[in-house]
Amino acid sequence: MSTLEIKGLTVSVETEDGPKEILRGVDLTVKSGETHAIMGPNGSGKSTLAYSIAGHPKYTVTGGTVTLDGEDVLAMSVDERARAGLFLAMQYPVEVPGVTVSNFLRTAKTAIDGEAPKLRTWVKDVKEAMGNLRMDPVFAERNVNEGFSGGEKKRHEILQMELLKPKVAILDETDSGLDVDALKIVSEGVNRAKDSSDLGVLLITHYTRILRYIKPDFVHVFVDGKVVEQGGPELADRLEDEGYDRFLTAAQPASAAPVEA
Ligand SMILES: Nc1ncnc2c1ncn2[C@@H]1O[C@H](COP(=O)(O)OP(=O)(O)OP(=O)(O)O)[C@@H](O)[C@H]1O
Repeated sequence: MSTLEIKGLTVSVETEDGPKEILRGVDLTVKSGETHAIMGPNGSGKSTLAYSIAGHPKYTVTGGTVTLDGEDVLAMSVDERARAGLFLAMQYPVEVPGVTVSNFLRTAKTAIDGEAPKLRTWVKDVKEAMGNLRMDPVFAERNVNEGFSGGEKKRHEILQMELLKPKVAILDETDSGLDVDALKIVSEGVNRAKDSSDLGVLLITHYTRILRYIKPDFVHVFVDGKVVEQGGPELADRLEDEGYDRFLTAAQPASAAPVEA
């Protein structure tokens, strides 16, 4: 049983005009086996939350705590966070020219487990995971994400997740850019990981369609750098119908109100 606990997290980024506060006190707890969906308008800070937990150097944590099973995540380096059991599927996966998928996966697995996986089982596991995600085996010998389509990149993120077996996975808009079939395949991958290893999932999305396949236990509305409302799956349907207007007017200071011409 694992618990990712975020308390009062505040984060800023350096801009030309000095530091800008993006996260304004995030409280969120994700336990093994739970799926938490985070939905919110563009620019509200959802990716900032994901990157801050993963340890991206662009973001400065100015307050609050993040712990995984009581261990201080913020004191860990990025690779220590991965070894501790955190995984981030990126919104925009990066290309790594010169490194094959096969090499990348085996190196990551070795770094995380502290020893190289047994070759025969590893080859079988990779083949099976790629088959489940309907990835052509030739992808294993291609360079990481180089020339991959948007949907292929997202499948590769889930392939990593299935093989590295994290405790908590943060999926940042993994559903964007997926066609209907790929959405189902990727969702099945997430559900397999949930069933086999009791994975905790933090799922950032703009669309309720993925939530038909990956059932959330909790839905959080994220506006202006913090969670402003939480509920069950019915909250996602309500957001789809009503949008974020009622949260935006409540969150914006009067000075930010649009000026009429
Ligand atoms: N270097 C920077 N300078 C100025 N603003 C920045 C910088 N980096 C990030 N931001 C701002 O931080 C805010 C939060 O961005 P973030 O990507 O976390 O939002 P998001 O909720 O994930 O958005 P989306 O749904 O569009 O993916 C945005 O308004 C963005 O412009």
